[in-house]
Amino acid sequence: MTGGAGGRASLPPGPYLVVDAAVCAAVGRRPADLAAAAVRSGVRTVQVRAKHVGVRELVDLTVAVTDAVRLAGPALVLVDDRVDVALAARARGAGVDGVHLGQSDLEAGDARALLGPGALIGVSAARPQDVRAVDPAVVDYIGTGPVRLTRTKPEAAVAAGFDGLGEAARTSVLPVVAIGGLGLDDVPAVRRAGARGLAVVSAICAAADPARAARMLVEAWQQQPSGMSGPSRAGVA
Ligand SMILES: Cc1ncc(COP(=O)(O)OP(=O)(O)O)c(N)n1
Ligand SMILES: Cc1nc(C(=O)O)sc1CCOP(=O)(O)O
Ligand SMILES: [Mg+2]
Repeated sequence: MTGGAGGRASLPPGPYLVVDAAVCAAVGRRPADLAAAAVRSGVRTVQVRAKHVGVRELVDLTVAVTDAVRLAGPALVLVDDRVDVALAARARGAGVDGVHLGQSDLEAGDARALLGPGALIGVSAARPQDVRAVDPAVVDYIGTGPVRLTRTKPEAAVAAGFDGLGEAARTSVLPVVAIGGLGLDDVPAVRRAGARGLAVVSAICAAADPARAARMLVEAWQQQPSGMSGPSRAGVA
């Protein structure tokens, strides 16, 4: 899935699944099955996140999720943190689309050089100075969180809230994805804040019925008009 300027991938609007290996394991689900179910329900971006596995296992997991997503429907697959894992999965034939980089991961420019011009690259930024520091010539979107404190990432200890999310969206010339403690009821506020996407782990991975949870998020997003005007709203569906 491409379509951004100059052949760059562009971030699909709407719900964004971060398929977290630890959360999936806790509820006895395979990340690849879960990702495929979410894509069949209309989710168009999937990120593979596994903080407590070795690099070889992470490559295997990334290949499995990517292959399952490719069969399920049109969606982008990103890897959390690891450009080397994205490249290794690609070398095995998996169509990994890009990476999501944290503030202490590889610099976005280096990731772009390694992954190429067509890759989708997201970076985490919540504070206005971090948002402004992101280079829009290199990066495709910003992930802002935690909007709420969340047990999925307890080390993220300062909540941005919806005010912080809105400020990030107004500051950024890039699309912003909201993350952290979010679920179905938050779709209106996330859209009002001007975000292009709503990223969730628990709301899909730990739901009683993940396919239904994903479908409800997608439908709620489509029913809700987007909010505000500002630099990052260009192209928001
Ligand atoms: C869409 C999205 N936004 C933010 C994050 C957080 O990424 P990072 O800062 O790398 O933290 P970890 O997820 O690695 O703990 C994300 N993963 N996705
Ligand atoms: C992976 C991640 N990053 C965050 C950030 O704030 O950067 S919060 C988070 C976890 C999101 O999980 P849940 O939807 O279960 O709250
Ligand atoms: Mg990360």
